[in-house]
Amino acid sequence: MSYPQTASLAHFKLPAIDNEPMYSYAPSSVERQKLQAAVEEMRAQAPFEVPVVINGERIFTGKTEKQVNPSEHKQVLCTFHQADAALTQKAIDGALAARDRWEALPFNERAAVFLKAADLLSTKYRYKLMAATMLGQGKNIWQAEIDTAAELADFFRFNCKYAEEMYHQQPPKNAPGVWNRVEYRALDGFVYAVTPFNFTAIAGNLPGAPALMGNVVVWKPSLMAVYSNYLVFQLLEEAGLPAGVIQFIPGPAIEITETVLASPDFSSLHFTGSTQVFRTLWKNIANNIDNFKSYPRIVGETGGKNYHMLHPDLESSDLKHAALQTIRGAFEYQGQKCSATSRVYVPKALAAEYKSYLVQEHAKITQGPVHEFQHFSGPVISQVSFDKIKSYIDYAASAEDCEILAGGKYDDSVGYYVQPTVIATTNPKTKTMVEEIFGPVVTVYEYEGSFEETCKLIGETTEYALTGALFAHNRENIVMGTNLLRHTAGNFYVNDKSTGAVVGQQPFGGGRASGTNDKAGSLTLLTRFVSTRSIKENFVPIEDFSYPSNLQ
Ligand SMILES: NC(=O)c1ccc[n+]([C@@H]2O[C@H](COP(=O)([O-])OP(=O)(O)OC[C@H]3O[C@@H](n4cnc5c(N)ncnc54)[C@H](O)[C@@H]3O)[C@@H](O)[C@H]2O)c1
Ligand SMILES: N[C@@H](CCC=O)C(=O)O
Repeated sequence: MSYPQTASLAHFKLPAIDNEPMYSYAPSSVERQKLQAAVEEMRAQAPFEVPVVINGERIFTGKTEKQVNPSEHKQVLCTFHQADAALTQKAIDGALAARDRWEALPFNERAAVFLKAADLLSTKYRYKLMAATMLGQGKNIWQAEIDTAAELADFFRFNCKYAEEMYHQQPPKNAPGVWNRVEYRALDGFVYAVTPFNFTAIAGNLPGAPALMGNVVVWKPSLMAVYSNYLVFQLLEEAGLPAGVIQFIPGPAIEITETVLASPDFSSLHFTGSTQVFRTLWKNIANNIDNFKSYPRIVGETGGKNYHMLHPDLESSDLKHAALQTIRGAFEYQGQKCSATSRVYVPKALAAEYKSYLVQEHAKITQGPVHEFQHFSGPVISQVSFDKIKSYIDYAASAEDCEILAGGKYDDSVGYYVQPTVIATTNPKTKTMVEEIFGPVVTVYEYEGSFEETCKLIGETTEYALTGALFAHNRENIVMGTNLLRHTAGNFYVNDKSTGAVVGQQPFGGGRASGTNDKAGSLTLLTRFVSTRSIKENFVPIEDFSYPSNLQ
């Protein structure tokens, strides 16, 4: 095998890494016009055809599925070809063949691919990728902007910064005549990235972060996000990612996963999705443990049942703020964020006022297809999702301990529309306070017990610990709540909503059933995709094998 030139004749400095600036898309702004053109063009040209891509080769298997536009489900956004077990094996073999050359490339060359990808994304691909995420995944403009333009570019750029920091971490001591080094090797095999539908950025980061660290990756995208994910793959190719480093294989999850886990070279799972699927994967990995060459790294970020906790010390203006943040936290992107606000704890004395703000603001929400830019709310992703969310609303409508305060309607005749819904309950452990719904439904519980008891209740109500927010006025109460709620959320907010973590600002992930908490967008995550080698070099020959302590 011939290797590329690998000399690195300087310690290169990365360009300054910053968050991608976000555009406003105000009416008549240039960016809004460009986005409108991209959306219209995409709607007119769909359906697109998406192949499997292995070693850079486009493979049209003929075994196809469709990704529809959830705003108007008769419209097919793309028809995609699916990989089977044989193609998955081909993808694994190809990735392993690409591995040595990719890992041997100096870090600055690997970083350059991702820095270029981020720049392509924020310029040439920005509106196309946003349009694909809007039409394929049902995001409105702002939700698409924070996801595909900002967060994905941030992941690519900040990963480079964190990797550079990691590479600088070297042993602090060298004995006389010795030089100690630590080398951050890629994992010994390939990484399997299994990605969710709801964030194009997460879909790009799950294969992207391990690849930056020198790994090769087999990427199985969500079948409900194939088109935007394929564009991400194409932009990585255009940025110079060598063929085979990331293999793009949409297809049946179980068949692909069985082939992956049968490979002795499987070295890591990088997963984001539901808790149930993650647990299944974990068990399957454990059951195959005797087959693997190394102990696979398992990294998974999963579900949430995220809360807003209101302290009794809140004043009227604080309550209005908390209600507005609840509307955003619960209903942005139709509640389809793992971090979505899904349960609220409000002291009884403040409940009437808080709920009146919620109902008043809820009445201003409009819902419609995402190509009509004015709507705050759009469709949920699929028929399965629609049916599941509907079943929770039906439950609340008939349960004695629940009352629907606002919303509660749904209609799947044109698109998968579920009205943002506010439920009030007298039972802190009613179904909608406990289970992840992953839709635009929030339940409000009026607490009569003390603040301390209710913080305890929050921790005992669900198996999740992803995000949570405390709304309180006085500093001492903020400190007390922060301490009492310590293990209830991996991302904790004070006087802010439970959603909207920004790469480089709030590394993201939760504990308990919500995941391994390796924190997407951080150095910690990158450490999971390297296997360090300690190197000790001795400069001074020895003259005797015995030690002074051996002398008589
Ligand atoms: N914690 C986080 O950072 C985070 C971020 C985004 C989404 N999520 C969670 O993801 C879920 C929503 O996303 P989703 O609907 O795409 O999740 P999902 O679990 O249904 O699917 C995620 C991925 O797993 C694949 N999959 C499904 N069944 C599988 C199986 N048996 N074996 C292997 N792969 C399988 C899917 O095809 C998809 O690619 C929610 O629970 C949400 O909370 C968590
Ligand atoms: N990181 C996102 C949520 C990702 C899950 O879907 C947030 O902080 O709102």
